[in-house]
Amino acid sequence: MAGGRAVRNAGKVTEPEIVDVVVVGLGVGGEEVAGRLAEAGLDVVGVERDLVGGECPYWGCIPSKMMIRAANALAEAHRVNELAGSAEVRPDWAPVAKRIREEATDTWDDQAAVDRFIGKGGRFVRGAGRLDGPGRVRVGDQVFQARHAVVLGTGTRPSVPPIDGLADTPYWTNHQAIEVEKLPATLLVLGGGAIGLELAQVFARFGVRVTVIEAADRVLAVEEPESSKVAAAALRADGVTVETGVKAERVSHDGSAFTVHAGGGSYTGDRLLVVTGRRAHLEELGLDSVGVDAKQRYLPVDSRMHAADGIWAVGDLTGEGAFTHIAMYQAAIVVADVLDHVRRAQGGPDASGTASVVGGAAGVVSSVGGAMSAGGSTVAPGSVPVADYRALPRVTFTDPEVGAVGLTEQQARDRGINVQIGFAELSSSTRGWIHKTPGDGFIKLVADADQGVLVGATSVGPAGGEVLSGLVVAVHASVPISQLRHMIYAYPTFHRAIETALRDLS
Ligand SMILES: Cc1cc2nc3c(=O)[nH]c(=O)nc-3n(C[C@H](O)[C@H](O)[C@H](O)COP(=O)(O)OP(=O)(O)OC[C@H]3O[C@@H](n4cnc5c(N)ncnc54)[C@H](O)[C@@H]3O)c2cc1C
Ligand SMILES: NC(=O)c1ccc[n+]([C@@H]2O[C@H](COP(=O)([O-])OP(=O)(O)OC[C@H]3O[C@@H](n4cnc5c(N)ncnc54)[C@H](O)[C@@H]3O)[C@@H](O)[C@H]2O)c1
Repeated sequence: MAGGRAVRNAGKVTEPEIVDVVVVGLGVGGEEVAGRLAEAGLDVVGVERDLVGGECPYWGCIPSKMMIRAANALAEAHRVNELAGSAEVRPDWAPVAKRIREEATDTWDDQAAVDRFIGKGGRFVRGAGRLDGPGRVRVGDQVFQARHAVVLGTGTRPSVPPIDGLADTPYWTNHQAIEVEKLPATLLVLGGGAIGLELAQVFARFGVRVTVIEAADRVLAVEEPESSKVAAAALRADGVTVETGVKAERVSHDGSAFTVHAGGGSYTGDRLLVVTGRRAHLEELGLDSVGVDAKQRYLPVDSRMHAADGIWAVGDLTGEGAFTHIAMYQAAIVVADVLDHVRRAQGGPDASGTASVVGGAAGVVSSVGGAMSAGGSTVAPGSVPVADYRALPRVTFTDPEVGAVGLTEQQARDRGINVQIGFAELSSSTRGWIHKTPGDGFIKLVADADQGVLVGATSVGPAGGEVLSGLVVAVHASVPISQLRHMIYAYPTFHRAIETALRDLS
């Protein structure tokens, strides 16, 4: 439907097209929001500059976890020699690259995702979207005026440090590292965070000589110091050189090799992977046109993901945690809140009202006795959730896995919490001993002694991310420690070490 106020651009007058919702950026968060709102019957335009699905399926979680699965298979096969006879293992990157190309990314083609969105009733526009005033989004020559909501889900891109010479070299980001078909003999990894450690271990297990150069005094610096120690030791056991507290001063490339100069010394490698964090690009989004400061690092949102009047944001862009599960969690809130907003605009009750009248002029949202149907989930009035990040889980999929939830010990102390710590080594648990755990796994609990609940926990081990789930429930639901102590923990599991750590709380 065409209509609305005409917009002048470079002398050309463009008639904006009126739609219900415009979603800019169809990564994990935006794709979910756009698809579910379209399924709910709204007239949704989804705008994506690159590939629908974003970083996670094409250059992030999924292909990197395929690499990790393959690398862990190699490591496990090597353990046959210690536990079960002998095995000769010959790593080959070809099946890994093929699987990523064919099974994960369809050779970096998003047609299936585009078709899926269109199949849900959405309208897809390829291009870079930019706000152009309240409710208005410009994509090239096209202008859309959103009747109800603009949702921004534009994610982050690699943050490349301003190191002398670096910008002039053909360094890799996660994109080239994920797309690699033929492994280099040597690799320098700048940044010992989640991406750096996961990929360093993978490549080392496939025979690449890897050096990780981390500026902070420990790798995985956002997690517990004990986690950093285990992760660094695990990588070293795989042959990775791990350098911490090293600040790169200059980078050069002589046509075949990279040299990173730091502190009077230097490191050389065939390739250089720069994974020093990621950054949102608010300056590209036209936020000034709606009165939002574009100079901020991330786009601040309230607990219902509102960024400004008529504008919601979702995912990495919000700075609440760069994880797919955060983007999905926030997407569910955005969907519920936008539908609530539409319901109110159509004269129905708001989320805090009673479910008596639903529907309205356009009748675009299907209603079921006062509830609105959105992509299989029903959003009843009174049920719009608000974001709660107290129990934010994260897992770094090194081997052993580093899982954590809530606050670290230091974060809890910084908040003035009366902290108690409980610790249990996995190797002294029955399962750890049986398993001959690679590296030292552990459980670390951070308790609020005054409240008698856990406010944080870390689970490191062969299944550290899976063991974490019980601890996430404990933090999320504030389960009293007295109750946690009187649960039954199956024998001999890895998670039984939680019981030992609970006994250790002091
Ligand atoms: C190597 C790697 C491994 C990871 N592993 C994990 C993991 O194991 N678990 C986990 O939870 N998370 C992981 N992550 C993080 C996860 O990928 C992100 O948190 C997630 O992709 C965020 O989703 P998003 O929708 O916010 O942003 P993105 O996925 O970044 O999507 C944003 C989209 O917006 C588009 N866009 C940007 N600007 C515009 C514009 N102006 N107009 C139109 N489109 C635009 C982009 O092209 C992109 O497609 C990993 C990330 C990396 C890099
Ligand atoms: N398993 C997962 O869930 C997973 C996996 C990968 C990525 N991610 C997400 O992606 C985000 C980005 O990952 P990342 O590894 O790029 O960032 P990160 O913030 O996790 O780690 C970046 C590291 O680079 C270091 N660094 C910064 N500048 C440096 C410099 N000049 N020289 C050397 N080191 C420097 C930092 O100290 C830090 O340790 C993560 O924070 C995480 O949210 C998640």
